[in-house]
Amino acid sequence: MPRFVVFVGPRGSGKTTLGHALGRVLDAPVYDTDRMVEDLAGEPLSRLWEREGEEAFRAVESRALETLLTLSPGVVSTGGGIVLRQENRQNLRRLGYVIYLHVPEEQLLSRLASGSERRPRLRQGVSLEEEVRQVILERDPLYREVADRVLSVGGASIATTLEEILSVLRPLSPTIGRIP
Ligand SMILES: Nc1ncnc2c1ncn2[C@@H]1O[C@H](COP(=O)(O)OP(=O)(O)O)[C@@H](O)[C@H]1O
Ligand SMILES: O=C(O)C1=C[C@@H](OP(=O)(O)O)[C@@H](O)[C@H](O)C1
Ligand SMILES: [Mg+2]
Repeated sequence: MPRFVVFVGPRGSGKTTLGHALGRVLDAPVYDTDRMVEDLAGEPLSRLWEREGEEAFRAVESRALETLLTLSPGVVSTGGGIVLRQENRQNLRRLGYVIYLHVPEEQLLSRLASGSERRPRLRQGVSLEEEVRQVILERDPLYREVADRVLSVGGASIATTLEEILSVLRPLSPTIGRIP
Protein backbone atom coordinates (compact mmCIF):
# COMPACT_ATOMS: atom_id res chain seq x y z
CA MET A 1 0.00 0.00 0.00
CA PRO A 2 2.24 2.84 -1.22
CA ARG A 3 0.08 5.78 -0.11
CA PHE A 4 -2.11 6.52 2.89
CA VAL A 5 -5.90 6.71 2.86
CA VAL A 6 -6.86 9.57 5.18
CA PHE A 7 -10.25 10.33 6.73
CA VAL A 8 -11.17 13.89 7.65
CA GLY A 9 -14.47 15.28 8.90
CA PRO A 10 -16.17 16.51 12.03
CA ARG A 11 -16.47 14.72 15.33
CA GLY A 12 -18.83 11.80 15.11
CA SER A 13 -18.55 11.48 11.32
CA GLY A 14 -17.06 8.01 11.78
CA LYS A 15 -13.37 8.58 11.02
CA THR A 16 -12.17 6.31 13.82
CA THR A 17 -14.81 3.62 13.30
CA LEU A 18 -14.38 3.46 9.52
CA GLY A 19 -10.59 3.75 9.73
CA HIS A 20 -10.43 0.56 11.77
CA ALA A 21 -12.93 -1.19 9.51
CA LEU A 22 -11.02 -0.23 6.36
CA GLY A 23 -7.67 -1.18 7.87
CA ARG A 24 -9.03 -4.64 8.66
CA VAL A 25 -10.31 -5.18 5.13
CA LEU A 26 -7.10 -3.91 3.52
CA ASP A 27 -4.93 -5.67 6.09
CA ALA A 28 -3.10 -2.34 6.46
CA PRO A 29 -1.78 -0.43 9.48
CA VAL A 30 -4.35 1.87 11.10
CA TYR A 31 -3.32 5.15 12.69
CA ASP A 32 -5.52 7.52 14.67
CA THR A 33 -3.94 10.93 15.26
CA ASP A 34 -5.79 11.24 18.58
CA ARG A 35 -4.15 8.03 19.83
CA MET A 36 -0.77 9.25 18.52
CA VAL A 37 -1.23 12.49 20.48
CA GLU A 38 -1.93 10.47 23.63
CA ASP A 39 1.20 8.39 23.05
CA LEU A 40 3.34 11.49 22.48
CA ALA A 41 1.84 13.38 25.43
CA GLY A 42 1.78 10.35 27.73
CA GLU A 43 -1.74 11.12 28.93
CA PRO A 44 -5.36 10.90 27.75
CA LEU A 45 -6.44 13.54 25.26
CA SER A 46 -9.10 14.90 27.61
CA ARG A 47 -6.55 15.41 30.40
CA LEU A 48 -4.03 17.14 28.10
CA TRP A 49 -6.83 19.42 26.83
CA GLU A 50 -8.02 20.19 30.35
CA ARG A 51 -4.54 20.80 31.77
CA GLU A 52 -2.87 22.69 28.93
CA GLY A 53 -5.70 23.81 26.65
CA GLU A 54 -6.53 23.38 22.98
CA GLU A 55 -3.40 25.06 21.58
CA ALA A 56 -1.12 22.63 23.41
CA PHE A 57 -3.19 19.76 22.01
CA ARG A 58 -2.95 21.23 18.48
CA ALA A 59 0.84 21.47 18.74
CA VAL A 60 1.14 17.76 19.59
CA GLU A 61 -1.42 16.91 16.88
CA SER A 62 0.76 18.64 14.26
CA ARG A 63 3.78 16.67 15.46
CA ALA A 64 1.79 13.42 15.20
CA LEU A 65 0.87 14.25 11.61
CA GLU A 66 4.50 15.00 10.71
CA THR A 67 5.49 11.65 12.22
CA LEU A 68 3.00 9.86 9.98
CA LEU A 69 4.90 11.04 6.91
CA THR A 70 7.79 8.81 8.04
CA LEU A 71 5.72 5.65 8.77
CA SER A 72 4.58 2.70 6.64
CA PRO A 73 1.51 3.66 4.63
CA GLY A 74 -1.88 2.66 5.98
CA VAL A 75 -5.23 4.11 6.94
CA VAL A 76 -5.34 7.35 8.96
CA SER A 77 -8.22 8.57 11.10
CA THR A 78 -7.63 12.20 11.99
CA GLY A 79 -9.08 14.37 14.74
CA GLY A 80 -11.85 16.69 13.57
CA GLY A 81 -9.84 19.88 14.10
CA ILE A 82 -6.68 18.81 12.29
CA VAL A 83 -7.57 20.95 9.26
CA LEU A 84 -7.44 24.19 11.27
CA ARG A 85 -3.70 24.66 10.75
CA GLN A 86 -2.40 25.45 7.28
CA GLU A 87 0.75 23.32 7.83
CA ASN A 88 -1.50 20.34 8.66
CA ARG A 89 -3.60 20.84 5.54
CA GLN A 90 -0.40 20.68 3.50
CA ASN A 91 0.78 17.53 5.28
CA LEU A 92 -2.60 15.83 4.90
CA ARG A 93 -2.39 16.31 1.15
CA ARG A 94 1.18 14.97 1.16
CA LEU A 95 0.12 11.80 2.96
CA GLY A 96 -2.15 10.42 0.27
CA TYR A 97 -5.78 10.11 -0.68
CA VAL A 98 -8.02 12.22 1.57
CA ILE A 99 -11.70 11.37 2.07
CA TYR A 100 -14.06 13.85 3.73
CA LEU A 101 -16.87 12.00 5.54
CA HIS A 102 -19.80 14.36 5.20
CA VAL A 103 -22.63 13.64 7.65
CA PRO A 104 -25.70 15.86 8.29
CA GLU A 105 -25.55 17.98 11.43
CA GLU A 106 -28.58 16.33 13.08
CA GLN A 107 -26.93 12.94 12.78
CA LEU A 108 -23.61 14.19 14.18
CA LEU A 109 -25.47 15.72 17.06
CA SER A 110 -27.33 12.56 17.94
CA ARG A 111 -24.11 10.50 17.77
CA LEU A 112 -22.24 12.98 19.97
CA ALA A 113 -25.09 13.30 22.43
CA SER A 114 -25.44 9.54 22.84
CA GLY A 115 -21.72 8.62 22.74
CA SER A 116 -20.14 7.37 25.92
CA GLU A 117 -16.67 8.69 24.97
CA ARG A 118 -15.56 11.84 26.80
CA ARG A 119 -14.94 14.55 24.20
CA PRO A 120 -13.84 18.03 25.30
CA ARG A 121 -16.26 20.84 24.36
CA LEU A 122 -15.05 23.03 21.49
CA ARG A 123 -17.12 26.14 22.28
CA GLN A 124 -17.91 27.49 25.73
CA GLY A 125 -21.27 28.91 26.76
CA VAL A 126 -23.31 27.46 23.87
CA SER A 127 -25.43 24.32 23.50
CA LEU A 128 -23.95 21.22 21.84
CA GLU A 129 -26.27 21.88 18.90
CA GLU A 130 -24.91 25.41 18.45
CA GLU A 131 -21.34 24.14 18.86
CA VAL A 132 -21.81 21.59 16.08
CA ARG A 133 -23.37 24.27 13.84
CA GLN A 134 -20.53 26.74 14.41
CA VAL A 135 -17.78 24.17 14.03
CA ILE A 136 -19.20 22.82 10.75
CA LEU A 137 -19.58 26.34 9.37
CA GLU A 138 -15.94 27.07 10.15
CA ARG A 139 -14.45 23.75 9.03
CA ASP A 140 -16.53 22.51 6.11
CA PRO A 141 -14.52 24.67 3.62
CA LEU A 142 -11.27 23.39 5.13
CA TYR A 143 -12.32 19.74 4.84
CA ARG A 144 -13.24 20.40 1.20
CA GLU A 145 -9.91 22.13 0.60
CA VAL A 146 -7.91 19.04 1.58
CA ALA A 147 -10.28 16.35 0.28
CA ASP A 148 -9.72 14.34 -2.88
CA ARG A 149 -13.22 13.02 -2.42
CA VAL A 150 -16.27 14.17 -0.45
CA LEU A 151 -18.46 11.23 0.58
CA SER A 152 -21.96 12.05 1.78
CA VAL A 153 -22.58 9.15 4.10
CA GLY A 154 -25.47 10.31 6.26
CA GLY A 155 -28.08 7.63 6.81
CA ALA A 156 -25.88 4.77 5.57
CA SER A 157 -24.85 1.92 7.84
CA ILE A 158 -21.19 1.32 8.69
CA ALA A 159 -21.11 -1.70 6.33
CA THR A 160 -22.66 0.24 3.43
CA THR A 161 -20.29 3.16 3.95
CA LEU A 162 -17.33 0.80 3.99
CA GLU A 163 -18.49 -0.70 0.67
CA GLU A 164 -18.79 2.78 -0.79
CA ILE A 165 -15.28 3.66 0.37
CA LEU A 166 -13.92 0.48 -1.21
CA SER A 167 -15.62 1.28 -4.50
CA VAL A 168 -14.03 4.75 -4.47
CA LEU A 169 -10.60 3.24 -3.77
CA ARG A 170 -10.72 0.39 -6.30
CA PRO A 171 -9.90 2.53 -9.37
CA LEU A 172 -6.98 3.96 -7.39
CA SER A 173 -5.45 0.59 -6.60
CA PRO A 174 -2.29 1.26 -8.68
CA THR A 175 -1.33 3.99 -6.16
CA ILE A 176 -3.16 2.81 -3.04
CA GLY A 177 -2.48 -0.94 -3.22
CA ARG A 178 -4.69 -3.94 -3.81
CA ILE A 179 -8.34 -3.34 -2.89
CA PRO A 180 -10.53 -6.43 -2.32
N1 LIG B 1 -22.92 4.69 9.59
C1 LIG B 1 -22.04 4.97 10.55
N2 LIG B 1 -20.77 5.25 10.22
C2 LIG B 1 -19.87 5.54 11.20
N3 LIG B 1 -20.15 5.58 12.52
C3 LIG B 1 -21.42 5.30 12.88
C4 LIG B 1 -22.41 4.99 11.92
N4 LIG B 1 -23.56 4.78 12.57
C5 LIG B 1 -23.31 4.95 13.89
N5 LIG B 1 -22.01 5.24 14.09
C6 LIG B 1 -21.42 5.51 15.40
O1 LIG B 1 -21.04 6.88 15.43
C7 LIG B 1 -19.84 7.04 16.19
C8 LIG B 1 -18.78 7.65 15.31
O2 LIG B 1 -17.71 7.97 16.14
P1 LIG B 1 -16.19 7.94 15.70
O3 LIG B 1 -15.91 6.78 14.83
O4 LIG B 1 -15.42 8.09 16.97
O5 LIG B 1 -16.13 9.27 14.82
P2 LIG B 1 -14.98 10.34 14.71
O6 LIG B 1 -13.67 9.63 14.85
O7 LIG B 1 -15.17 10.92 13.34
O8 LIG B 1 -15.24 11.34 15.80
C9 LIG B 1 -19.44 5.65 16.68
O9 LIG B 1 -19.97 5.46 17.97
C10 LIG B 1 -20.14 4.72 15.68
O10 LIG B 1 -20.45 3.46 16.22
O1 LIG C 1 -13.05 18.44 16.39
C1 LIG C 1 -12.10 18.62 17.19
O2 LIG C 1 -11.56 19.73 17.35
C2 LIG C 1 -11.60 17.45 17.94
C3 LIG C 1 -11.94 16.18 17.53
C4 LIG C 1 -11.54 14.97 18.25
O3 LIG C 1 -11.36 13.87 17.35
P1 LIG C 1 -12.60 13.12 16.62
O4 LIG C 1 -12.99 13.98 15.45
O5 LIG C 1 -12.05 11.80 16.21
O6 LIG C 1 -13.69 13.00 17.63
C5 LIG C 1 -10.23 15.21 19.00
O7 LIG C 1 -9.17 15.41 18.09
C6 LIG C 1 -10.35 16.41 19.88
O8 LIG C 1 -11.34 16.14 20.85
C7 LIG C 1 -10.70 17.68 19.11
MG1 LIG D 1 -11.95 9.81 16.05
